[in-house]
Amino acid sequence: MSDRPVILSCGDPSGIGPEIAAKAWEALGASLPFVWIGDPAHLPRGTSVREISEPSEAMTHAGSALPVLPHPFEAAALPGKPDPANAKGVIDVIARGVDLVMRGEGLALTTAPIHKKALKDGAGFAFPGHTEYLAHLAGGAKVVMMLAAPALRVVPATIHIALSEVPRAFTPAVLRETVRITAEGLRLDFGIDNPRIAIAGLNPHAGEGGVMGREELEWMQDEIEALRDEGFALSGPLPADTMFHAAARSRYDAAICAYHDQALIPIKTLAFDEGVNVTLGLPFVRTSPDHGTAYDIAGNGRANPSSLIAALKLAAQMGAARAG
Ligand SMILES: NC(=O)c1ccc[n+]([C@@H]2O[C@H](COP(=O)([O-])OP(=O)(O)OC[C@H]3O[C@@H](n4cnc5c(N)ncnc54)[C@H](O)[C@@H]3O)[C@@H](O)[C@H]2O)c1
Ligand SMILES: N[C@H](C(=O)O)[C@H](O)COP(=O)(O)O
Repeated sequence: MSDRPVILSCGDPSGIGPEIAAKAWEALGASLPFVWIGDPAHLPRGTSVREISEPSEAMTHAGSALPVLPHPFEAAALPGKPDPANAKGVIDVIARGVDLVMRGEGLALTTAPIHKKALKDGAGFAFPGHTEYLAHLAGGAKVVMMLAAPALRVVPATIHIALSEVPRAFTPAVLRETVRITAEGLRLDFGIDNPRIAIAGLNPHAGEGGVMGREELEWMQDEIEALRDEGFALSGPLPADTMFHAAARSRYDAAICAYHDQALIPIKTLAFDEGVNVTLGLPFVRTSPDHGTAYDIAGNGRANPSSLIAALKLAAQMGAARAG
């Protein structure tokens, strides 16, 4: 076990973040010490809490209570009803978590879900999600979003943009950088020395020879060929609809897709309870559960902590591997 805890940001306190943090601590205890940053008043009543002032104290207390670095918020947390007054606190907690891992006080960062629109409306949050905000906090790092589960790893080459913008945003340079960062992440964080990467076409049937779209013919094939010449083990452009069945999945270590839903629908369908969102390309490890704030069930005790537990475990494993 490492000598440092994983840092867990509270996420949206009106979502399921606080209750799944408490459940994750009950499940993991001292076996995987983590520290929750947030307002203790937002945790479910009855949660056994130990307020600490340094992350290292979590190593001593995680067996008996949930270690908490207190971060007072402006308002109480009403389940399912985000208070705009709390938006700044949510954003600041993420930044505080990044600061702790950048300074080496935390082994890795796991983030609980945020509600992007609530943050934009409440505090003018200028980023579409954690991924882009973390890249900014890390000094403009080039990053990619990977969702990982035992059955599948996927990477959307374009992330939080409108579908109508995808054909313009999905360029040879974006594909090239996504391949590079994905391959490096698979080596560094997943221990796969010569990763096999499948690339989905943009269009139905990967364009069907140009009759259903031309991006595959006009640039994707050439770019993939050039990347193969550089040593990357790539297949594609593949028709996206037939690259996620079991036999197809056995032929690659990660699938790069052109846009968000092309990548995230298969993994959330196959592995919603165990999928983990990983940001590759940062100077620190960041994971997150694969689900959102789930306002519809917040506060009623039904939230499943398994994806958060998988995210904490993966963060600890990657953090320990990077620490050597
Ligand atoms: N890592 C993140 O910060 C993250 C990830 C995904 C979505 N989001 C955000 O969350 C908000 C809500 O998104 P959404 O409604 O599309 O997706 P969601 O994942 O919040 O909810 C989708 C459905 O799954 C259920 N669900 C989700 N997590 C669950 C859990 N742990 N246990 C049991 N049921 C669960 C919900 O009740 C809901 O019916 C959006 O603002 C979105 O941007 C954030
Ligand atoms: N696109 C992610 C998903 O749908 O699961 C989610 O919005 C999280 O993104 P960030 O980690 O960038 O917040």
